Amino acid sequence: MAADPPLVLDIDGTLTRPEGWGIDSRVFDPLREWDAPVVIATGKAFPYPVALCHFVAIPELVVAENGGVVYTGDDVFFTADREAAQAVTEEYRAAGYDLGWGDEDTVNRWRETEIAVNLEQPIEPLRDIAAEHGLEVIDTGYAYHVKDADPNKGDGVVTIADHVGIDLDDCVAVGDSINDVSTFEAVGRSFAVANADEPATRAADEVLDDVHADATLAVLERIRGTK
Ligand SMILES: O=C(O)COP(=O)(O)O
Ligand SMILES: [Mg+2]
Repeated sequence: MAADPPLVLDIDGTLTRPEGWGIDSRVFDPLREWDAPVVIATGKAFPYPVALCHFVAIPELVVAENGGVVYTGDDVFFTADREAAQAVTEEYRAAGYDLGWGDEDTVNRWRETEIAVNLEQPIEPLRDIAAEHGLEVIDTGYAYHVKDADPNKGDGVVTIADHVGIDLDDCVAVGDSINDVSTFEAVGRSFAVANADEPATRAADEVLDDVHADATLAVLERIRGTK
């Protein structure tokens, strides 16, 4: 009997409503009913994808913080630490800038291996300070991430695939930004949504006509039962 191929899905820009923000509720049922592992690979802090899996009611297979945190369902792996990124953002603050998330900062509060900065903040001084500390800043279109260059989503996906026993060649990935390029390189088939940035568009096997969840839902429709 034909089965569904395993999925690797990004969140922002990919499961979001066509307007750009907020998870599109139409993705909940197809993901819950998907007859193969679904890996959520995101730049968001660890609790966010875990909560998404929880509320969709699927097993927690999670790559968070752009690969800094990986959860196989049994073990959590940390592939970076927060200290270096923290030092960068402290210097950024000392220079008079702000991370842009308010005093309680729920974007970074539970973040363990990198720090995110609001897109409304100036990026140049952030990049300069990060470079002095040997870190990079990536722009996902949803936040600037101050991070170690090494951890990436793709390596996290490989870790999960090894653990769960998924053949990466069978995996289908959908994503929208530079932080999905390593995922696209790790899996058998990759799709960039129409709203994807240039690096993701270049790296994908195919660029979709639709945006955000419209595009992802179209992929699910197309690949269901094709394994
Ligand atoms: O955290 C971000 O900036 C983007 O998150 P995403 O990787 O799920 O799109
Ligand atoms: Mg994204």
